[in-house]
Amino acid sequence: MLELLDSCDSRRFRATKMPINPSFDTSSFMAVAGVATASPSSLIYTRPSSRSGGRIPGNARRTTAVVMAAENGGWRTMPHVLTVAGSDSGAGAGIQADIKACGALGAYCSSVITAVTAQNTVGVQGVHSVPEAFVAKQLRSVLSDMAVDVVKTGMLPSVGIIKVLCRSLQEFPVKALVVDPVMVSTSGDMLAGPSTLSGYRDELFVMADIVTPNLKEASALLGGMSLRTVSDMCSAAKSIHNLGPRNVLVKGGHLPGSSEATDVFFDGENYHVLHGSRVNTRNTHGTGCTLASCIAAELAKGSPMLQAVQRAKTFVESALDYSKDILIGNGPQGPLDHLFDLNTHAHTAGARSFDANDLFLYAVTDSGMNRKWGRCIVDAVKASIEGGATIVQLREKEAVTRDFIEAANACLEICRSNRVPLLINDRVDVALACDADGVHVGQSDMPARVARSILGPQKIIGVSCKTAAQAEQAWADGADYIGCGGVFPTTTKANNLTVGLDGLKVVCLASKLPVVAIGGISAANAGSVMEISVPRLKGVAVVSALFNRECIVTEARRLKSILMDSSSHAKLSV
Ligand SMILES: Nc1ncnc2c1ncn2[C@@H]1O[C@H](COP(=O)(O)OP(=O)(O)O)[C@@H](O)[C@H]1O
Ligand SMILES: Cc1ncc(COP(=O)(O)O)c(N)n1
Ligand SMILES: [Mg+2]
Repeated sequence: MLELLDSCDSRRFRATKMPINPSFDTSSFMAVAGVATASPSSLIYTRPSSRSGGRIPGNARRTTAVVMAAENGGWRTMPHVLTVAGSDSGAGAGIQADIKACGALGAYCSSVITAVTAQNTVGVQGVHSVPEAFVAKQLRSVLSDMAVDVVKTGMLPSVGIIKVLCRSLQEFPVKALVVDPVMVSTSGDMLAGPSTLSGYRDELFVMADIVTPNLKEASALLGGMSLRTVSDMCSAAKSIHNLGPRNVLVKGGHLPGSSEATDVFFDGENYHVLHGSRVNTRNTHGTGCTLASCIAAELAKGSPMLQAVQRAKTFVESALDYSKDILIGNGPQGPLDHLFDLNTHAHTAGARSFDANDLFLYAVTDSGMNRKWGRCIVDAVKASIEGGATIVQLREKEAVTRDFIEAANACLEICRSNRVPLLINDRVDVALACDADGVHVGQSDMPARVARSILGPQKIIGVSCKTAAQAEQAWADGADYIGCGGVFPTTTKANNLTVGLDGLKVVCLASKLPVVAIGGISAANAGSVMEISVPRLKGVAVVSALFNRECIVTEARRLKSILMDSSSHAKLSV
């Protein structure tokens, strides 16, 4: 018999007596022990072979793998969270949220499913519990094979399933247990029967390192106690702590009349009131699951409890902020994008990322105007950037392909060194040839969907739109922004229907993409455009007002200062 000390500092789990498995030899084991000294977590998870039901136990396979690793120069282990929770078909909460949240924080997440819910942004349409015996089977599959650091629980629909979990945790101890006592969905639908209250109170809480009820759950656990203030939350945290968990976090996402998102953390001695900014969004479905999973991931990575909670809270706030205007589903409660960081990086991994604020002063070149003033395109672009243009589009309707590519290459050099994106009008082939930052296409050019498939996810694609339907199509096609106009009559584009400020407003309100206004815009009317003050409108695109003037730098500066004045005025008056 070899006695291996559990490194989990727990009141429940002590030493694990481990009879050496006769199916592999002692020398292998000693090799493992050598490796395990360098990586203590390998020791914790070694389990008695007598519980493997005569089959090759997972630990033997893992051990063999570790031996091989030792020979090959070492394997990398990953912090591992096992979530024991329900599936949310809409993927905003439940198992799906847990896996995404852990992944976002760099932890591996295995999953034991306790129930399947039919759920969307409107509410929960149905719940189908997984039979207890099958929950037990899933738990055994994962825990007997994998080195799980932390178990996190979500929806446990029945007291029977709670008991099954308790038994598994006694058989397969882990470093920490995070219990999110999910009872009601944010939409108000029941996710667990009332009998689970006793299961939590009498069985699971004593095993928990942290319990994370929201206000309704804390109240239900305490027999209906009313929770309306931070001081009520502190009392509730203390009462729940008396039920046995080592730490309690009472979440205040639903605190009435609060302009903050305040949670209360209690470790049995001290209260920590965790203040957070409340993000104004409908996309709060799954915040509780996400928070608990992030706590679990941080614990698995080795953070102390309070730090894990604080990091988790920061993650939820950032995810909410990033996801605040995402539109998924038609119901009142949308999901958040857990992978916001990944998505941001995926975007920035290429030539450049699209920032909607770049649309602020959008310069569109015109070869005719440059000829008239005796300027080459490179000098014109240079001057527009010097004056403050935030994005440049080369619109060379007459240029032959070779000259266009040559000009684009030269302009790209200037744009790159000034960190101003350069787009090519119409010509996806030219954009590809010079690796420009993207293209702008009209309604009769290559469809944005096709341009996207050719250019890939990292290039910027803009589409000219006059109607809400065209804006919707541009979004569906994967465009990054739309250009809406002609706002005013213009001579730059023949037969161009004028939509006016009213038409612009309609399109902006309907558009899911940022909008730049275009058509007849100059220093005289740019202010009136920005002052329509709709959130999607990010700037104005100008041609003649810059390039059909004697001094491009002066005109760009003038326009920029008008835009800044009018957009700050518009913001103040919203
Ligand atoms: N609108 C919001 N802005 C910022 N944080 C929020 C918001 N809503 C909830 N939170 C935070 O998300 C976490 C989950 O809280 P809560 O919504 O109360 O739980 P649940 O999702 O279980 O009902 C908490 O840390 C809470 O403070
Ligand atoms: C399957 C499942 N599990 C949990 C929740 C709670 O979600 P929230 O994180 O909003 O409390 C949910 N709505 N569905
Ligand atoms: Mg919850």
